[in-house]
Amino acid sequence: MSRLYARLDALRASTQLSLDQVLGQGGRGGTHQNRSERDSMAGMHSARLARLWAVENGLCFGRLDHTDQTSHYIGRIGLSDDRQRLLIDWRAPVAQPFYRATPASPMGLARRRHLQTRGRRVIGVDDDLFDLDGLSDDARATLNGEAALLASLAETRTGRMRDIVATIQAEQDRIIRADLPGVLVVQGGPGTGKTVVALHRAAYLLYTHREKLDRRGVLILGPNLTFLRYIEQVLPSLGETDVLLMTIGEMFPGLTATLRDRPEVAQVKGDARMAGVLARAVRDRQRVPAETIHLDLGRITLRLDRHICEGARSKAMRSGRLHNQARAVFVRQVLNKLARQAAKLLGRGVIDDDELADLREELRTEPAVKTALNRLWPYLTPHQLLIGLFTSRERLDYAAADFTPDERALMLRDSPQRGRPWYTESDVPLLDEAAELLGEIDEAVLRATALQNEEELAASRAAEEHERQFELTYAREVLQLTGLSDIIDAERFAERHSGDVSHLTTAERAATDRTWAFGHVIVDEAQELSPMAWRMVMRRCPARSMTVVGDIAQTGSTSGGRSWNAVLDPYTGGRWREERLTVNYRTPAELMAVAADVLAAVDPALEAPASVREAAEAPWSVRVASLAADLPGVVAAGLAAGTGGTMAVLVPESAMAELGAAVTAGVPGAVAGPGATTLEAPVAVLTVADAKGLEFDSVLVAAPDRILTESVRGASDLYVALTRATRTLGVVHTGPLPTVLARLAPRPAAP
Ligand SMILES: Nc1ncnc2c1ncn2[C@@H]1O[C@H](COP(=O)(O)OP(=O)(O)OP(=O)(O)O)[C@@H](O)[C@H]1O
Repeated sequence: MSRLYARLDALRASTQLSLDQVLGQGGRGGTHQNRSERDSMAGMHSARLARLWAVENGLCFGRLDHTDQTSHYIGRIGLSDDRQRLLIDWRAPVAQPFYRATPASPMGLARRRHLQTRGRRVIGVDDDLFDLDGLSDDARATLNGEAALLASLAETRTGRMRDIVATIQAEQDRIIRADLPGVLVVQGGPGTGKTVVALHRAAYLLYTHREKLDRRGVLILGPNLTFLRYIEQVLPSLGETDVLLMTIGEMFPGLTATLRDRPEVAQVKGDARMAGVLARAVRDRQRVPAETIHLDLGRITLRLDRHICEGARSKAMRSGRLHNQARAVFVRQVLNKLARQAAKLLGRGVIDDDELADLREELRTEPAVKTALNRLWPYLTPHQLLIGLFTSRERLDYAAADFTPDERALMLRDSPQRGRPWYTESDVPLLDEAAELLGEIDEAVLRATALQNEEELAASRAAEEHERQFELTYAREVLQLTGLSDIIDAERFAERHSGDVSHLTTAERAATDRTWAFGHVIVDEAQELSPMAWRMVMRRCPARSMTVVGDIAQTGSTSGGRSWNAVLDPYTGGRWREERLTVNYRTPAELMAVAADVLAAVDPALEAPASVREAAEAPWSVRVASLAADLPGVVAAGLAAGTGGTMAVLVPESAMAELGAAVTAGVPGAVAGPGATTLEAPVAVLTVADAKGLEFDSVLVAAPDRILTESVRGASDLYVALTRATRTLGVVHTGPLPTVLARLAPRPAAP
């Protein structure tokens, strides 16, 4: 161990030296190209340094002793010195037996050793011996590194997901190391490690296909910002920092939509038919006037009639260009007709092409002509199209004629108000779709025509700020690593480099580019995505190299998937493969038995995953007179009885405000709703939707009857709620306990 850490220290020192040297040249100016090269060298060295620091804990966690007497140490990164390989990266093919070897198929191993470390010291070893004959069947079936695994699972949760690099199980390893191309679905019940496996797969793919993925990047989509915070430390702890983590609400650059529509509204907006609605909404803005428009130009008056507009419109539509580009065709056609009319009225008779062009350009700048053209075929941004559609009953009636009047009414909204967020998460795929239909508008046109409305200005300001933050973070990191932060101020350092994107990482560039095509996309909680969201995600991954992670039984969103076939076939022609995870590493067996009864109510054909652990305390229920009055007491008692760690109180959406307020008022340190402190708080009150993908040591589920009946996917929601706990589960109810929870015992009396 000491040899490995000595090598790590030496590498850190030499990388630091290289970085210092590069930055030492910083003050001497040089050409733009020199600066750019320097920046990218500095970026490379600092990324490497960050990677070397990230692996300090658990640098080496295993050893493989082969039957041919050779040995390999397995760790977070590969290390070698002049003479030999000291440590094998866990992702290298040589490391594979560490995760896959079984007594039945030892893969050339005599022994696999799991090392438990604290700091730089080994504090325990756990061996799997493979060269013993006559092992019992039970022993053959044991989990890989059982002691190490169970020790890791029993640890108190910190509110942040940790990597599992030392205890990856064989069924998980197969998924992590699956080939890059194609769409791989990872289906598995709660707690089977889908998320953590997907993150390790990202690290593995970056290691194995570094060149390709460094260029195109890897995108990981998660269900909400709290979830992203929950998982954000896993990849850096595996030495990978250049991966983009996002929610659907962030996928349109410049916007972070966190508002959530009511389920029935989200369902309508997520419906695949919305693609047709937006296409019609665009066509609706390509107008033919009902009556002739008279253009008063002073000396003459021109007639812009239906006939001229129809001709110009069909030519523009036939051009095959998108709306904003086809506008040029429409405008030219109309101006040609008007120019000929003008020539006639001015008594110029037949005119040649040059004269026609001159007249056209003159007319183009006439205010009356400009106004008419803008009414008939306006430049449109995605924001304008969507706001224009959702705030107008007439436009909705036309564009969404396929929807029922009730469905259209669900989409109708008030105009945006200054300073108030307007967009919801389900608007983001619609904005993206609109952008695809409209095409870009020239920057110069945008500025000249002052097209941007309030919303858009706010959006572009946000995009600029986003970019500035990247610059600042980068600058701060570099300055901190080099110890130069006292000398150069991060703001100035960032300013010097702004405008030059060569030093930005792939993930940073991809984040601000709506049309970026990723090398690989991982979608977590994929069952929640609506058909419109899938369209957007698929556009970001034309190569269809994807890992789709989820559990159909946990679908809470009414527009979410009911089967992977229905979700993926339209984009893959049925060519996707599925891997299943079957072991639950989170929820103890007694808790899972309760959840399994609820799963049977979702669909009797579904099978709950098998748990690897047992609970110290049986799950219980308690009936109270009033949730608002009594829940804080139950929470406080749970905290007093517990052994630390994290606790969540999961409540129905409709009771969130009331119960959140009650618990935060009655329990010190409690927080309500998703926010920056959710993961660190000793108690968090959350809706089931906000707890998706998260886990806590203790969970209290309040008002299960309301969770069940509040949504058409109520049983799935209750199933999710019951499977969030790693240790204890309590259910607090006022009316009779729902029959699906009959297995719960009454809460034991306090000692
Ligand atoms: N091989 C392993 N070694 C140690 N811990 C593991 C292993 N596999 C999974 N875990 C742990 O089990 C817990 C559940 O994992 P994860 O959140 O990835 O499950 P999931 O399938 O995404 O669950 P859900 O569908 O409920 O969100 C996590 O704490 C994870 O670290």
